Amino acid sequence: MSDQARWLSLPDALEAIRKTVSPHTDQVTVPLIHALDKVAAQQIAAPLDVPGYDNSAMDGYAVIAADANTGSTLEIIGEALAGHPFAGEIKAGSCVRIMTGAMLPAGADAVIMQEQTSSSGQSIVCGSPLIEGDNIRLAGSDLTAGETIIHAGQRLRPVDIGLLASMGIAEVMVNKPLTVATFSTGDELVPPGQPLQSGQIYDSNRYTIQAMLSRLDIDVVDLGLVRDDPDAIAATFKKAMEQADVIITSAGVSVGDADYTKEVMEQLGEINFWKIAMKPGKPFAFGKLGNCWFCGLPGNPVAAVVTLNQIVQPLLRYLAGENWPEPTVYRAVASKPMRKKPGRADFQRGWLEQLGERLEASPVGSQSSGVLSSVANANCFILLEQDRGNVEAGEIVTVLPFDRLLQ
Ligand SMILES: Nc1nc2c(c(=O)[nH]1)N[C@H]1C(S)=C(S)[C@@H](COP(=O)(O)OP(=O)(O)OC[C@H]3O[C@@H](n4cnc5c(N)ncnc54)[C@H](O)[C@@H]3O)O[C@H]1N2
Ligand code: MOO
Repeated sequence: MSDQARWLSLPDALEAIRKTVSPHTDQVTVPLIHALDKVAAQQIAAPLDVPGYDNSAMDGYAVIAADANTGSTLEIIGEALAGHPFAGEIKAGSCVRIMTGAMLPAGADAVIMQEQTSSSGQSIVCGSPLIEGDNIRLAGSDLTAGETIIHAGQRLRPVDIGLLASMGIAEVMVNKPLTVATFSTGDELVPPGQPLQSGQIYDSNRYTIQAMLSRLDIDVVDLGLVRDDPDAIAATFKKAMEQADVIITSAGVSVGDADYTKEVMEQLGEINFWKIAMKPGKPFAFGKLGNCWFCGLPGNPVAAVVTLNQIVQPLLRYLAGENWPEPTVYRAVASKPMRKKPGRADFQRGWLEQLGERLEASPVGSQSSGVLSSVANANCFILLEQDRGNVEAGEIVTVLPFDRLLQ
């Protein structure tokens, strides 16, 4: 079998991960304000109607609609402010001064906006006709008690926090965050902040990886920079497996003389699969070490970004109890030709924009997997499918807009 015939397609690799891993089930209750970005452990139903009572959508006067014809004069018999309801009842010929959010007084069935009235002392003259229900927010018109507002496995967004607050819910049961240990390998690497000697480069992958993980409510254990030394790599793996649910390494997964990461993993644990028909990212390795999942990212910086984004992200989200995430996909017109050989799915760094009626995608900069600035200058991946060949300008292409990990 040729080497290429052994490469897994990306969809097969994702399916293999989905079938192999089981979501973690440890849960914890957290105060609402700390629940952002965490995964809801339970379905939550609205405990009450929102709004809880009929109230005014405008500053004006609560009236009986049939009584408030253009030119009618209505006596002001009291006022209703938010938090200070009017205790009496509106009868024909009367109205109540009312502010936005205040409870609708008994008897009223509409609110006339202040700007559509003229007031003279204790009465108003209506300036435009009304119908029943005008400018009123009915009880339960936002949410009704019993309605599902949060699904189990949903990652909580800012507005979900607000929604829960609007229900009076102060604590949420969420899945515990995953712990991910990460380290870089490579004798050429130097941490930022130190001077470079000839032949050295800065370790950027460990920083990119941690920054991307920070978008997923993950407890990160930074195990630093490890030399191209199998013993040092093995010792770091052992340290990682004691504390992490997932180990993410950078580099050492190809076939070079100093590529030890995968080799050491094979000795200490198991490799489930290695090499994926994708570009960049081909030498990505996935395996297990004790109870810890192992993701070996290729060292080339763009390959590390793409594999973390496309393969490790769904794994982490699924493990954390989230529903298996499906990427947002657009179809756009290619603005330029793109060179591509069938055999690997190609994640070209691109720019997606709306030009009049047309959604257009253009590759940006160098497509070499060492050129990290190509990701910095892009807002999407243009995904050229595995079996696809060259793309001509004007052809339709699949576009994956950058998600929360890349924005
Ligand atoms: N004969 C072959 N050579 C290579 C193959 C192959 O199939 N046959 N695959 C190529 C592909 S594709 C990739 S991607 C790389 C992956 O290599 P490794 O994962 O073993 O990583 P290294 O060789 O150590 O490094 C590759 C490249 O990335 C730079 N690097 C590494 N770590 C970092 C870091 N933390 N921050 C920034 N840059 C980093 C490193 O200096 C190298 O330039 O292998 C190809 N070769
Ligand atoms: O993953 Mo490698 O990028 O294809 O250079």
